[in-house]
Amino acid sequence: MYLLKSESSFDSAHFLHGYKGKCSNIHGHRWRVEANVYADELQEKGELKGMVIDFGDIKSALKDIADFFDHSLIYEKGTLNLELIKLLNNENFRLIEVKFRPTAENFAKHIFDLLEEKEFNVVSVTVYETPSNSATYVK
Ligand SMILES: Nc1nc2c(c(=O)[nH]1)N=C([C@H](O)[C@H](O)COP(=O)(O)OP(=O)(O)OP(=O)(O)O)CN2
Ligand SMILES: [Zn+2]
Repeated sequence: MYLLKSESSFDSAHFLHGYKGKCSNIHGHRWRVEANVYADELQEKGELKGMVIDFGDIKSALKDIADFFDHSLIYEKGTLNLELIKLLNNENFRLIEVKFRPTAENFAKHIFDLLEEKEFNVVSVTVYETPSNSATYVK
């Protein structure tokens, strides 16, 4: 089996609602995302001969995902006061509501699913919250 790895990163804020500790406060991370895609065989002809897929394709798909989250405040649905959301939106702050608690684990699964939707043969996605802490989702 062949594995390709591509990575991208984004800067955004989040908080963990219900967490007993400092992570319940709004704080930021440089989130680093690594995706692995696989193939049993390499492509045999044409422009992509000898490749799993073009690095450029996975790189640009991952960058689109990272750019979507970049410089935003990511919050779990139901954990921010609706009036506050309205006020922050009025100030043109970029808020992104997600249906999951924004942990590294859930981001890894979410990004895995997004890449699968785009028909990449994803084998795993790893999300680093800090240089030393990461979570990996493998199907
Ligand atoms: N299993 C998980 N545990 C934690 C997650 C997570 O996503 N998955 N997330 C957090 C917080 O978001 C927090 O920001 C993590 O920070 P921390 O562990 O404190 O890491 P730091 O490097 O910032 O720690 P310092 O002690 O400030 O250096 C918590 N747990
Ligand atoms: Zn955090």
